[in-house]
Amino acid sequence: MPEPATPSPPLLSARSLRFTRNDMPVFGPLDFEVAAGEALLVQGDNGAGKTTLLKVLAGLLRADDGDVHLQGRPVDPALRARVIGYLGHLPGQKADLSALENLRFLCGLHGSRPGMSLEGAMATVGLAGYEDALARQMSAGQRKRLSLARLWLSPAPLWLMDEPYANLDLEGIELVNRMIQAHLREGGGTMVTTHGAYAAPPVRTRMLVLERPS
Ligand SMILES: Nc1ncnc2c1ncn2[C@@H]1O[C@H](COP(=O)(O)OP(=O)(O)OP(=O)(O)O)[C@@H](O)[C@H]1O
Repeated sequence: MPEPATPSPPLLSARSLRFTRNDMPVFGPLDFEVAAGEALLVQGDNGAGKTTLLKVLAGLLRADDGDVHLQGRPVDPALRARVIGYLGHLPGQKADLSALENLRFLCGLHGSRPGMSLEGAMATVGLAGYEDALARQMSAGQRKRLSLARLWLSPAPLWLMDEPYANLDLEGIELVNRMIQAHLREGGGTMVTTHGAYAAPPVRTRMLVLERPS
């Protein structure tokens, strides 16, 4: 008889994850997983800790307690860099570089998906023609689209998306949803923070609701 297939581990699993700031609890302890092909919606009121949670997972802040595994292995910086693509609140672009130079710089640092061109990614996010625009001269929504182009180019399977819909027009919101759908179809996963004011991506979702500690 053939051996039953071993299920692959989730892209991310967190156990008893807790973060405090100045002895004040911000979130946790939290237990959650993100499987391939799945979106985890992180919901909560202003100040509930959504951004902080994504920063902890992206390695920008250190948790007080808990374990994080990526693809079944305990997280370390190299694994994190390979598995996680982070779309933060701030655009994370160099203001005096052009849109294309920013993409080239970031792909040089973090790598990119084979066979995908920077210009093609710009067109995908609706920025064709803005290749030479300086980041500081772009609108907030255009800079968000540039960050989305970077994520689209990333080879990382797990996208951490902090307020991906913020600053985007309706077409931009649909763009985010299409990107998430395509990413999940290819076996990726994502965590998406949202206040719930925007439409959730039309994909298989689970919810993680954060509440402000009392
Ligand atoms: N750099 C900081 N220094 C001190 N406190 C901070 C800092 N950043 C966030 N906080 C506090 O941590 C808590 C969680 O903030 P966080 O930004 O994670 O919330 P959020 O759920 O993402 O909120 P929002 O929906 O408003 O974006 C808040 O009480 C906030 O005031």
